[in-house]
Formats: sequence, C-alpha cells, structure tokens
Amino acid sequence: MRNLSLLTDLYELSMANGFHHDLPQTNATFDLFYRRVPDNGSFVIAAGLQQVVEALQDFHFTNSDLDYFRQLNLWDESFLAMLANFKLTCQIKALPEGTPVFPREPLLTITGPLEQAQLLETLVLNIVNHQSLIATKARRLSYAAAGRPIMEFGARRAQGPDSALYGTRAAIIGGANSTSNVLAAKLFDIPVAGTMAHSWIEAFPDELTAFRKWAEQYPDNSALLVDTYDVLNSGIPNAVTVFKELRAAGHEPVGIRIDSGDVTTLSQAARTQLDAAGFPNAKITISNALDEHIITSLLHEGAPIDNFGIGEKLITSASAPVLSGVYKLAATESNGQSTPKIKVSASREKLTIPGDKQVYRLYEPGTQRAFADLIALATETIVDATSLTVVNSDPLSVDRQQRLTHFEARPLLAPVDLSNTTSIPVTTIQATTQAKLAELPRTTQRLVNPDLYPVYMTTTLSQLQTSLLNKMTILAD
Ligand SMILES: Nc1ncnc2c1ncn2[C@@H]1O[C@H](COP(=O)(O)OP(=O)(O)OP(=O)(O)O)[C@@H](O)[C@H]1O
Ligand SMILES: O=P(O)(O)OC[C@H]1O[C@H](OP(=O)(O)OP(=O)(O)O)[C@H](O)[C@@H]1O
Ligand SMILES: O=C(O)c1cccnc1
Repeated sequence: MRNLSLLTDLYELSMANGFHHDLPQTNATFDLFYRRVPDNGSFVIAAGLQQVVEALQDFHFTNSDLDYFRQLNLWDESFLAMLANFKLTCQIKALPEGTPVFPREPLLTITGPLEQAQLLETLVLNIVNHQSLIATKARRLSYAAAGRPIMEFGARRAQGPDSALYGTRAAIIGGANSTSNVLAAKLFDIPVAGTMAHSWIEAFPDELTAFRKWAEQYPDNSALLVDTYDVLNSGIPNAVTVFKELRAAGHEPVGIRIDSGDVTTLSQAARTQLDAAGFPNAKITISNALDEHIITSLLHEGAPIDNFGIGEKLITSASAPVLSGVYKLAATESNGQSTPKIKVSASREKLTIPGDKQVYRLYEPGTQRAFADLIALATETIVDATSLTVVNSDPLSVDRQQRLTHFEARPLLAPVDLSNTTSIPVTTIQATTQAKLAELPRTTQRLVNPDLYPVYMTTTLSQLQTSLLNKMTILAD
C-alpha cells in the first residue's frame, strides 16, 4: 500500500495552513455527494469506501514530504510541525459500499478538526468518484445483460494501472462476475477468467492445430476463439472437431468466443452449428467494444449469447467518463457552538444542504420496497410515520412540498471504524448491491429515461436551508 497523503491539491494544504492559524479549535463537517448521474441514469452505486479507509489509516507525512514542503517555502514551521506529528482524529460516516445513492445525498461525511477534514477532500473524492463511476457503469451493463455473466476484460484499455486495478474492484461491486485482471483477482479475491487471444491461433500453422494444442493444455477450459479467419466456415467447424475429440477423451467442452462481425448473425449461426453437432451446452461468449446499448440491442434481436466479455466501455465508463462528486462544508463547530453552512451559487442547482445530516431510505411498512429517500438533520428523530410533510431536495423542483403517508424509515449513514483492518469481500459487496437494487422501483432502474426517485428533506432541514439562503442573499445585496 502506498502512502497517498500527498495526493492532494495544493490549495487543500494552503487552506489547512490558514485554518491552523486562523481557526484553531474549530471542527467541521464535510459532505461528499454528487448532483448529476452519469449516462442520464437515476442513481449511482457507491463504491471506494474500503480504499478511503485504508488511505486514512495510513494518513501521515514523511520526513521527505516535510523536506519538500520546506523547499516550497509556503508554510511556517508551526504548521509543518503539525503535519509531522499528524494524527487523524476525524470521524467518518458512510453508507455501505454497493448502496444505490441518489443526487444530493451525502454518501460519506467527515467530521473533525477543520484543518484535517479540509486536507482529505481531494484524495477522498478521487477514490470515491472513480470507483462509484465504474460500479455505476457495471450496474448498467449488468442490467442490460439480464442475468448473463459479464467478464471484465478492461486492463489493457484502462487509464493506467490504478484505474485497471480499482476499476475492476468497482466493476465487480456493480455486477461483473469475473475479471481477466490477475492482480485485481488476487488482491480482491475475485473469480479470475479468460479465454485466448488471436495470437494463439496465428502462432500455429493452422486454426485446427491451435485449437487442439489449447485443448491439450486446458482440456477443461476450452473456450476457443473462433473469429481469427472465418467464424462459420472455419472457426466453428474446427471447434466442433476439437470438442468431439475432447468429449471422446472424457472432457466436456466449454464453448467459443466471437470477437468481431455481426454478433447476432454469427451467434445464431454458431448456436445452430453447435447444437447440430451435439453441443447444446457449449457456451457462446461475445466481446468487442460492447456497451449496455449494444447488449440490449443484441438480446432484443435474439442473439443466443451466454456470456459477455467487456473491456474498454466498462473500465473507462467511456460514454460518461466523469462522476462529479463534490466535498462541501456543511457545518462548523467551535466553543461548543455548531454553525450550519451553505454554499449559494449563481447556479441554483448548486445550492448545498446545510448541517450534520442523516439519510433515510423510506419503505412501504413491513416490506423491502423503497419508494423515496429522506435527508434529515442528524439531530432529528425520524420515526416510522403515518403522515409527514417533506420538501423535495431538488432546488430546481417546482412542486416542492409533499405529504408522505405510511412508511418505515431506515438510516443509511453509519459510523466507519477507522481502527478496523478487516475488509468486506468484494463479492459480498456485490451481493449487497443486488439486494439494495432489488428494493428500488423497477422503473428507476431502467437504462433509458428512468423514473426519478424522490429525495426529500425534512421541513426542519428545508427551513434551515431557506433561512441560510435568505441570510446569504441579504448579505450579498
Ligand atoms: N448485431 C449487432 N448489433 C449491434 N451492434 C453490433 C452487432 N454486431 C456487432 N456489433 C458491434 O458493432 C461494433 C463494430 O463491430 P465490428 O465487428 O465492425 O468491429 P470492428 O472493431 O470493426 O472489428 P474488429 O474488432 O475485428 O476490428 C462493435 O462494438 C460490436 O460489438
Ligand atoms: O473490446 P473490449 O470491450 O475492450 O474487450 C476487450 C478486447 O480486448 C481484446 O482485443 P484486442 O486488444 O486483442 O484487440 P482487437 O480489437 O483487435 O480484438 C479482446 O479481443 C476484446 O476485443
Ligand atoms: O480472456 C480473454 O478472452 C480476454 C482478456 C482480455 C481482453 N480480451 C479478452
């Protein structure tokens, strides 16, 4: 594990230095949330908490870091002494990885000395934005694949080693079933999987020999790549020959992979040939720049695909390469006095929600059916209610006030124990994702024009937001 404490923007250190001198003994609460869902979806899958915890457990500055700071000659020795003896005392609250999270909801909050909490902004955003983006993309692909396994194939096209490694972790959280990335598989205990490249076929004098040699090496892992020369006239017939030889030797063939051409036509013809040859259980794997729209279209056309191999469009979230999660000051506290904070912007959409908060998922009583979320102040008690007036949290919404009847409210943000060095297995987090997705209305999960899932605020929180907004507007006038 590398020490990532310096993976920050200069201004975080500059502000921390200023806070150290000008606002000592001041605590702060920051919220990490996002405003817009990539790919016009309706939610994001939260991911990356484990790597945030690991980075914070190891948050310190080395002698070499301090020498570098001295060279910069920007900050005085009192601040550098604080960094040299840095002991993180912040408290983290977060919702579990794999939880679908909606715009404006804090998915992680950090409370602690202002100078410390400010310093964490860049690193925490870097980790959570990346992994949540890829987990969200994987969820879309997995939704399109409708239960068919997805192999993550993206390492070669990821933006560098880190995005291959942690992107694979996030892809599994979002719904991919296995990876070809051996380092990710080893580190995160993910099922590792793979077939062969065209070079294997090209390296032998002919395709049949190449298939035979593969089958000799891997008689129980014979997924043969059939598109190097001609799928229907050479690839499948040669694969069938080798499958028959394998079966005669007591091994059941795995299947084929097609990596080019018109996938529907080729997979249908391949299925027919494999069935006719007595291999109805041989699986058809498809790869080649697949995304959720191509997958939807292929399945709609009736392509008989068993597995998908997905690389570049998943690991880079190519169609929506940014999740713009932000880290905003929600409250400060000094001398026992808490002061909620708000950011007012020329863009109404960017209005923040003040105060130390909790997020509740609201369920129809006695069921696992969620129908809305509610953001409240942490000090408020939300009881299961038959009737509650709430306010839409979207500052752009028109009809803001609503009356909710009959719900059970379950809190999402929970304290994170930074002394805990065990981690939840990634496949367990994937199961959490599936369970939490199953709670959401089906209409909010579809890929095209999903139904908006309501995120409300309590009236107390809304009134606090409005009063701060009015105060700030008067000050600005
Ligand atoms: N039936 C289909 N419907 C929709 N998209 C398809 C269909 N068949 C293939 N595609 C997709 O069309 C895109 C282009 O496929 P094509 O085989 O032309 O790729 P290519 O990159 O030119 O081939 P190669 O990988 O051999 O260079 C790929 O993203 C592929 O997944
Ligand atoms: O297309 P992706 O979703 O990223 O999936 C991974 C791709 O990686 C391999 O291609 P390779 O690098 O051998 O190049 P190719 O396009 O010529 O097959 C494989 O054959 C897939 O096509
Ligand atoms: O194992 C495979 O088939 C594979 C791995 C990486 C990229 N493309 C394909």
